[in-house]
Amino acid sequence: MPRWLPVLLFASVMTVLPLIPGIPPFWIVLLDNIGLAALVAMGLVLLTGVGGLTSFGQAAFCGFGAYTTAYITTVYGLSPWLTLPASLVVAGIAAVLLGLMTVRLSGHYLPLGTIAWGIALYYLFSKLDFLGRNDGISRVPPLSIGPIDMYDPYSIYFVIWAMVLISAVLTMNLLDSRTGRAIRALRRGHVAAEAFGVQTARAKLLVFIYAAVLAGLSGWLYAHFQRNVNPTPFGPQAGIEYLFIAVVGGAGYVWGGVLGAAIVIILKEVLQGYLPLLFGGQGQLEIIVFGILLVVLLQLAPGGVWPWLANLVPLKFRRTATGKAGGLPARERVGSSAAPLLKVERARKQFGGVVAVNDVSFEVNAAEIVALIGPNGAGKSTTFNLITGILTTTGGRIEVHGKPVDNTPPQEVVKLGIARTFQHVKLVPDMTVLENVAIGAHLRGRSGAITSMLRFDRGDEAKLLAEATRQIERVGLGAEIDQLAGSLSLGQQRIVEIARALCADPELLLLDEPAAGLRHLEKQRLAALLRQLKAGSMSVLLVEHDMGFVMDLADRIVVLDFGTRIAEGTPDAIKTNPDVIKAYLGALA
Ligand SMILES: Nc1ncnc2c1ncn2[C@@H]1O[C@H](COP(=O)(O)OP(=O)(O)OP(=O)(O)O)[C@@H](O)[C@H]1O
Repeated sequence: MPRWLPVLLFASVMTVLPLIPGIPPFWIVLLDNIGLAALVAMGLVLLTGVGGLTSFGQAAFCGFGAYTTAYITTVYGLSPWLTLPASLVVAGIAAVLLGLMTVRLSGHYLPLGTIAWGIALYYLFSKLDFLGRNDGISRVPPLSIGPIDMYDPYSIYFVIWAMVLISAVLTMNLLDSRTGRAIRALRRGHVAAEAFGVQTARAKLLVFIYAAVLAGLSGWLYAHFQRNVNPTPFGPQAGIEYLFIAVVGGAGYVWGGVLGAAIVIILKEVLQGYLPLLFGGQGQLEIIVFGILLVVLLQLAPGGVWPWLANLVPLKFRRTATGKAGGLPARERVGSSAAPLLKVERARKQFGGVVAVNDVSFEVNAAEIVALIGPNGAGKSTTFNLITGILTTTGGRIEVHGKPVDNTPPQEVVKLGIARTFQHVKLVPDMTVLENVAIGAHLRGRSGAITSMLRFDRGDEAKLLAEATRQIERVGLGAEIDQLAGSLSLGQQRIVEIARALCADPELLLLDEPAAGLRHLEKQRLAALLRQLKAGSMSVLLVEHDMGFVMDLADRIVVLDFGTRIAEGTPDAIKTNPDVIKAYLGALA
């Protein structure tokens, strides 16, 4: 089934719905409110469900959108259509200012930060004289098209739902793109994404602004639907409710936002309508029952109702590669070819009193496989993290092609042709193998958010996916290309990481325990692949505990113990080195 068919079906249903003869006007009002909430929830899907940035403060951005249009249309008499960009820009600017302060926060501090500014803005709206303080701004003009003034809930219904549909399509397009993959990596795999050039701070700010602009759009519609604006609907309680809507619907799914809005708003209406009749209107019982029902719903469908429903439908819309697109341009080569490819010179890393890497020196030359071995805790992974910019050095120097890279951010190191895998696999489990691997080619694509939303990125995207497909087939995982990465065995996930690293078009591949979890035949295939890469003049720096694998493959071996280099040489020399036997090989025997 084509991807656009469900959208078309949904659009047709929503168009026909208000035209059904005898439909009560109250239902239309309800649908209008659902549409308005769905816009905010859709932003939260991107921000919280996909990007992992929990916000309780989205209602405040609705307030920016609503107050902007209410003020300009009532004071200056401008058409609401002219104030739409102003509402979106004001919400967007507010998001930039608040986002710069907030998205840097991590853990519990981020949601707490959003609650703090949610409350602060609510009080600001209610204290400003020019915004009418607690009374707000009334007599906001309705939207109009030609001679039609949209005073009634029927006419504005079409505008609200057209906006919901357009926003849903733009959001889905964004998620299904180079920028979308970067956003989707924020929640589960941002360390790896940064190692392939993704500017995660920028991606966080982008989703923050996007969610705020959608909330601003909802606020703009609200102002012309209700025709008066006051602080109450933009307070912290509304902010909590929007987050609730996204979670109930399925915070990781665009349509989850729409479904969540429908469930929560209809449930509230039904309970408010019927429970007082049952219990004589005492003690606001509907709020308590509403809370209990939602908790039960989340128990039944913890990931939200949308994915639960989607699982009942056998149709899947996973992204497959075309394989026909042209190749990506090769990565631009940097640095001098006279210097060694990698030179680690007295590199040092201390964690408090622990010297994890103790003045370690070694080199890796072009088309060479070097292994870094040593007992657990010897400092091998820390050395990888120093080379790739994930950790900063305490001392010493690291050069790539003669260019110093110590204390360079990972996004810059990968540009020099260094790509890596991780000891603890860092894939995004709910993305397919293809999508995960395509993150490796992030720097070789160009399309940004707007281009992707408007679907002008298809040429660029086809090339990225074709490259990812090529690398997946190269490592022998072609049959798994459309599987979710999290569903693969750990050994296969390690191989997916190698394909992702190859997508960066590296000169030096850093592999952290690539053979762990692989069966004998798979190890042989991996060794053959690494030899083939070497034949293609790629270099490999390898951390591995399987000594048979290392001794067969490596040209040179560097041995670390307690952070110190204790030996370096060919596999034959290392095998018989008494210090190495004492510190490591003897322990393995
Ligand atoms: N972030 C950190 N904070 C404090 N100590 C750390 C940190 N990372 C590593 N270490 C310590 O540094 C030392 C080297 O760790 P590292 O992970 O580099 O060893 P390794 O050789 O990769 O070990 P393994 O083979 O078990 O992965 C260990 O003593 C470890 O506990």
